[in-house]
Amino acid sequence: MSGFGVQVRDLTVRYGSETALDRVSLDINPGTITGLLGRNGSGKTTLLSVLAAFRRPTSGSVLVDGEDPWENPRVMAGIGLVREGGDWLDDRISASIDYLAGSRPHFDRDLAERLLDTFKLNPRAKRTALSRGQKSAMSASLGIAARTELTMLDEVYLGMDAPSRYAFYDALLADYLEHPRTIVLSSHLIDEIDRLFEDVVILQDGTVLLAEGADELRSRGTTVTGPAEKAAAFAVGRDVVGRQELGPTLRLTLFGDPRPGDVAQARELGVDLGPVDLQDLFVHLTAEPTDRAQRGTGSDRKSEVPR
Ligand SMILES: Nc1ncnc2c1ncn2[C@@H]1O[C@H](COP(=O)(O)OP(=O)(O)OP(=O)(O)O)[C@@H](O)[C@H]1O
Repeated sequence: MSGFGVQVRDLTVRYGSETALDRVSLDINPGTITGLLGRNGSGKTTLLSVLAAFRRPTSGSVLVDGEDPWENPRVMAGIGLVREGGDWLDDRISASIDYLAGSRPHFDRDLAERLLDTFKLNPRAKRTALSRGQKSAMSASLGIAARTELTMLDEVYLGMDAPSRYAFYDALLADYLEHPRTIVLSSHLIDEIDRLFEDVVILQDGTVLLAEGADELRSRGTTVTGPAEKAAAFAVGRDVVGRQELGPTLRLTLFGDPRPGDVAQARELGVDLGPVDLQDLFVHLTAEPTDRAQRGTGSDRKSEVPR
């Protein structure tokens, strides 16, 4: 099993007069973990719903493993979309396990039970009796154990506490490494899971703002850390998109390609250069001009003397 690839071409989805996706074209590489990012209402859930054949495009096309997924039993058996709360039966968890065992050829019942145990969930519990975080943990467990060739997890962690979320990320990564497949994770908590992303797609207002490798995206920025005035000196004339103070130490996130003399300048000033957080880049790239003005950062306000 290596995972389904996805080709989306000129995809438009309208809800009445509302255009949720506007001529979106992108590829999702088979056997990779893609982070699907975007602000509220940018079209993430709509895109995933079309890929999962829950919804038909208004126009344009979607191919999953080379075929239209709509009413396509072979392709649909290899697709799993888990949404917040899940679309599971309001019965015992074990009923959803039985359903997956019958509908998803690679479903691993032992793994499902082990993951449920990690989250202290009893398969005999009724889904309706679970808390919001427990419902999410159940969905995450079953979504991983289904081992679908295209596994899509749409903000599935919502309501889970931090230890549960980290247990979920670890379990997902461990199972992905053992059983490579195509995974799409839509998320707002980017700094928690960006280590998992190999590719990143950012949607904005129903269009593709960016689709590229996570490392390529990270290389579009730098962090500079050091004594406040030295870090500030390095940042003069650059696009400062994030700022953190730790006592006398200042860490600035800078957007823009590295410059030839950067390493020498950093050495001279006694500051450290490091990789950039995707979270900072995401916030910067998707910010409205008014957001930037409020934060006092970004390309609308090139840093002469960062605060
Ligand atoms: N059933 C619907 N009827 C009408 N408009 C809808 C419907 N579902 C989504 N929309 C609209 O389509 C756009 C995209 O919504 P979508 O849920 O795909 O975004 P999202 O990126 O998943 O958002 P969020 O991060 O808030 O979950 C939004 O403007 C939303 O208001």
